Amino acid sequence: MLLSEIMKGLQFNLKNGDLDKEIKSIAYDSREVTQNGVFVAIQGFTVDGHHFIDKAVELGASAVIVEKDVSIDDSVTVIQVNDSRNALAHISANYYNHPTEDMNLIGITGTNGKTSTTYFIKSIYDQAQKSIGLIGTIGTVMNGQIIQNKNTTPESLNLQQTFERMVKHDVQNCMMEVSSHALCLDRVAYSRFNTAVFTNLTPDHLELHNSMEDYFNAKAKLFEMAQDFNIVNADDTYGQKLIKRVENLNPTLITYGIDEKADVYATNIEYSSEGTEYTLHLPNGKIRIQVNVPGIINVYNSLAAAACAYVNDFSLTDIKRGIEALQNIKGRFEVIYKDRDNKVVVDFAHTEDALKKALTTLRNFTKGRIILVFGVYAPPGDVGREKRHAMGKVAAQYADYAVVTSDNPKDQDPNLILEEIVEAVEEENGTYKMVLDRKQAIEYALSISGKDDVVLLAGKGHETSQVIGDKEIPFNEKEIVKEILKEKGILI
Ligand SMILES: CC(=O)N[C@H]1[C@@H](OP(=O)(O)OP(=O)(O)OC[C@H]2O[C@@H](n3ccc(=O)[nH]c3=O)[C@H](O)[C@@H]2O)O[C@H](CO)[C@@H](O)[C@@H]1O[C@H](C)C(=O)N[C@@H](C)C(=O)N[C@H](CCC(=O)O)C(=O)O
Ligand SMILES: Nc1ncnc2c1ncn2[C@@H]1O[C@H](COP(=O)(O)OP(=O)(O)OP(=O)(O)O)[C@@H](O)[C@H]1O
Ligand SMILES: N[C@H](CCC[C@H](N)C(=O)O)C(=O)O
Ligand SMILES: [Mg+2]
Repeated sequence: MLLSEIMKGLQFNLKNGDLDKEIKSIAYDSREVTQNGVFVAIQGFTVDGHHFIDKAVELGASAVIVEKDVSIDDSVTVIQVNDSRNALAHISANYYNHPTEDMNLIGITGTNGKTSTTYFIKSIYDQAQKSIGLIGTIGTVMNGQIIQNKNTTPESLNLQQTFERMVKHDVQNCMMEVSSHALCLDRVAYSRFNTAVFTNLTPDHLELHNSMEDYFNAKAKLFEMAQDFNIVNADDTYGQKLIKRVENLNPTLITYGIDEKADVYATNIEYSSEGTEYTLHLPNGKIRIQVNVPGIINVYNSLAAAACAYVNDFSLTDIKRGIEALQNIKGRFEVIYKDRDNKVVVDFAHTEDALKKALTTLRNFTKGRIILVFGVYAPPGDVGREKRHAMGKVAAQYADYAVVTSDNPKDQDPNLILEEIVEAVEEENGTYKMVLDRKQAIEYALSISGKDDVVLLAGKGHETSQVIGDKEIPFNEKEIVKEILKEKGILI
């Protein structure tokens, strides 16, 4: 595509060269530049992309998009913009011919429940034999194939490329998780959403957002982007704020909930360890349904999915069939071992609210003790400390015993993380043991688990590696539990 076409609609300052050249690729990472490509230099959180312009030119970049003044070879076109991340999203949408205009795009945001809800929606589409692509934490799923993503919401360039592939493969519907990072960093800019869904908002990512208010404003952006429907959880405090903000916008507002008045709601809820039965009410009727993943949180997730399916013209019976067909969600309340007396559950709870919800859900179905194995990744400083304290407190209050260990310590001091969690566990008089190594922590938890106890491994869910420092080490909790139980002679 001609550089002039790629730049169409974007405000810029041409600093050097011209736009009359054929461009073969776009890259925001100098290491991925190819011959006759455009390199977009981004000032990141860690390094400044402008430092890699020479490298990009060496690899064949014939144009660069920058925010700062740079001096390079005269043959390279230099385009200056105000915001490189926004420019990247803009030119990516142009380069891939605005694929979201040719599809039905559903975006879901909120602190917890995004991945779970997308799997309910996917199941409804699958059962009705309608194609749907999915982009989120577990990966991108299209035509039965799954590809892992670095982020829950990929960078704009990768995202637009994925949308284009979906359109080419006749996948007309796409359901994606939209993180607050994505909304702040313009990963979804220039994507056209038909429907936006809001799950809930509780403290998380406050290292990026200065306050809950900022965090809320970031999430709310999605609801100003959607064209047709805004679907909001009416039982959530921030959901109520969102309702007030969007009720007079053009898209139709559909609310869901259990306690507050809502368009889509549940009554006569009956919980069991295997799942939940409830009567689903939609504006056009009601039906009794069974949800096979436990807890009130999955009543909410399935209600969000039902509301979404309703606005996309699915019938009550199609919605029921889809929700009931979903047997489990990878790494979300996944029972990875069970015998008459014992259970080991893996769950992706990695925020204060999710951990509380996971523990209270299990409590209802546990005769014995809940032994929790968990850690926390949180950034340095006060924000991180607060998250570690909050999760430590929840562990002490809602579990019977906590084995405090590492999640993905990443660039943080793993010992300090544990110490800060334990400060809070002690303040709440919780019983605990610190075991730095997560495999040993799991071994310990299994060794103390007795009749009727449940061991909950929280935080890593579907993940298959652990990030310690700059090393990514294979770490599959399902396999590790199997290995330990085999060594103990419990499994053969
Ligand atoms: C904090 C954050 O969001 N970071 C994202 C950001 O990275 P960054 O700004 O640190 O990038 P950087 O390393 O400073 O590099 C700056 C620029 O120089 C380029 N570069 C770098 C090195 C080089 O040799 N050459 C080069 O050109 C980089 O490609 C980049 O364009 O831009 C990168 C490229 O898009 C992202 O992959 C990266 O996500 C990192 C991996 C991350 O951990 N993000 C998390 C916090 C995140 O986004 N999470 C949300 C989920 C939240 C939730 O679900 O609750 C998500 O959507 O995944
Ligand atoms: N509706 C909900 N409300 C509160 N907690 C939930 C809800 N649904 C799931 N959870 C808890 O949060 C954890 C993460 O769920 P899920 O992966 O669906 O959320 P997510 O929003 O996609 O998270 P992430 O931000 O990491 O992508 C679950 O393992 C469960 O413990
Ligand atoms: N999407 C989440 C993943 C966290 C997973 C947890 N295991 C951790 O490393 O903290 C996030 O970016 O916050
Ligand atoms: Mg997710």
